[in-house]
Amino acid sequence: MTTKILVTDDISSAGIDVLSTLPDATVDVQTGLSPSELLVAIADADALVVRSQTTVTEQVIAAAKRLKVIGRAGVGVDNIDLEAATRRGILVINAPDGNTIAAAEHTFAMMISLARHIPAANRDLLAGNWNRKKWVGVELRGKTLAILGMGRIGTEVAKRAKVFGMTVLGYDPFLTEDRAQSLGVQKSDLDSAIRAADFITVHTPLTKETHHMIDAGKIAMMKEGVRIINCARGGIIDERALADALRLGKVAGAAIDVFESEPLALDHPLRQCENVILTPHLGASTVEAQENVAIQVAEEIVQVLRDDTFEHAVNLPSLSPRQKERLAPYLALAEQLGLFAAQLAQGAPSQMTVTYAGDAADPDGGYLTRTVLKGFFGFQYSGEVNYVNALRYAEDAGLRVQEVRESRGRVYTNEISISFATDAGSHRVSGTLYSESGPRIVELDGYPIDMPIEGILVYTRHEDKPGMIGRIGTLLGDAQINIAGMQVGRRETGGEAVMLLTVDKSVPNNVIDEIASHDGIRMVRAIEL
Ligand SMILES: NC(=O)c1ccc[n+]([C@@H]2O[C@H](COP(=O)([O-])OP(=O)(O)OC[C@H]3O[C@@H](n4cnc5c(N)ncnc54)[C@H](O)[C@@H]3O)[C@@H](O)[C@H]2O)c1
Ligand SMILES: O=C(O)CC[C@@H](O)C(=O)O
Repeated sequence: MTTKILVTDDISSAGIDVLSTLPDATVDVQTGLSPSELLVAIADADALVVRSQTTVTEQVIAAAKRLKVIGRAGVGVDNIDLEAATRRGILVINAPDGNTIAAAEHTFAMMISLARHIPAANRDLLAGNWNRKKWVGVELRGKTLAILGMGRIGTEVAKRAKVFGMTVLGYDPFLTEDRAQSLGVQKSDLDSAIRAADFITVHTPLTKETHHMIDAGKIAMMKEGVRIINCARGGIIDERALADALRLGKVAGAAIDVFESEPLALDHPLRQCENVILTPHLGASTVEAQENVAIQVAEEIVQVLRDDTFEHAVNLPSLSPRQKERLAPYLALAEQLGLFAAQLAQGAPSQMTVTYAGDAADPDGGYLTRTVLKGFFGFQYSGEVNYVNALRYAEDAGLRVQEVRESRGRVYTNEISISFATDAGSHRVSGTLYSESGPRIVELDGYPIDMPIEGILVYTRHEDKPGMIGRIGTLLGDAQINIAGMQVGRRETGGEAVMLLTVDKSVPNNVIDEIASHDGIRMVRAIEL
């Protein structure tokens, strides 16, 4: 089947060229779609590429029957229902740094334009006036700039402000003292920063915490005549409170590129204010930035559709190339153990502990645990569970998952163990990765075992007494099921023993029931990997 890549916003042709390199793919560019047209166009798309105009709602995601990836040619993904995409296992990727310089330069253009009344003076002159006295501005040198959000763009704004001779205060929970010092920025809390600033610029994402981070209360704390810039996201500043403060002169000027609702309504109060500069979400609108983000996102989409590695997933932990390389061999072990655990469970556990020991214990952003859960829930929901939505399946099932990392394995140089309890009992299954023979199961419910973790298995726990192994073998033989391998274990003579058999074909339920009803059998499971 041909792969369909749907592009619903204007992206640079350089990105379309990259998408077109994917064999057997059609690139379907349809911009300006109405919501109902989008629902039709998305139905058979494998990938969707958007900028900020297309709103990817839960409804759009539900209408997409084949969608694997949504690519955002830019940074902010607030026009995409991330939760709905994650639940459906749809990867969301962005292009986080392609437009950083464009947005930082736009912010600076806004700040200088505010300081020197450039748009207003321009309008006035074009209207036939020559008002040199009316448009006296202020210098940036010696002024204090508060930067709220010291990520990629905030940092670039800070560097430029330093060159202009400004004192820069940075507010960001993730800004370390060392990094602030190396940038020549004073690390500050929010209130101190906005109280001291002559200019305030916001560079955070829009989140529950940053929504109306600047509201009437915060504006009241600011200096008289402060100037405010927002080239990040509409909603970080309360637009109505800002418009009131502009009218009252508390805020001397505001330069706003992004709005709570875009396009900006004709009757929006900011349109009525004289001392504002408004641009229609142009922060990323440079030729260079649009080429960068389009190429970046297109390359990633091609990688995803080729099942190759990608870098900028928003709803998956990001791993360095070294981490990815190190992790790759453990993925099969983790997924097989998860699948094994699901068939061992027979009932829903409410708690699972996954222990990584020795070489398997390096930090991986939770990737291997997602893999375990992909195996665990994949047993029940087959093709629907992937790395993106595996945690959501656990949440929905009320399964609390805990990770434990131990520097040394108990026996092996690398070990992954899954422990859980259900109403039917507690279980623990451990595996290791041998460089020569791949993933193996090495412990089952506390008994040492050594078998490849693959194929069709029959697991029994039974009384350790003569004839048990023979009887189980006979029952399987009567059902024409050939035994290919066997491991047995026990702790003490006459106590409980375990047996793990590999068999050549699936064991029907009636045979399992027959084994289970046999005197001395405490538990039996058929496990297919
Ligand atoms: N106007 C445009 O066209 C345009 C272009 C590019 C980016 N953007 C927007 O600019 C913003 C910043 O982009 P970026 O690339 O610098 O992102 P980034 O992820 O590199 O930086 C965001 C920073 O905000 C900080 N932050 C998060 N919550 C915070 C809070 N409550 N208080 C203080 N700081 C907080 C984070 O720690 C991070 O350092 C985003 O909203 C992005 O969507 C707009
Ligand atoms: O697509 C655009 O031009 C806007 C991009 C910008 O808002 C972003 O978050 O990257």
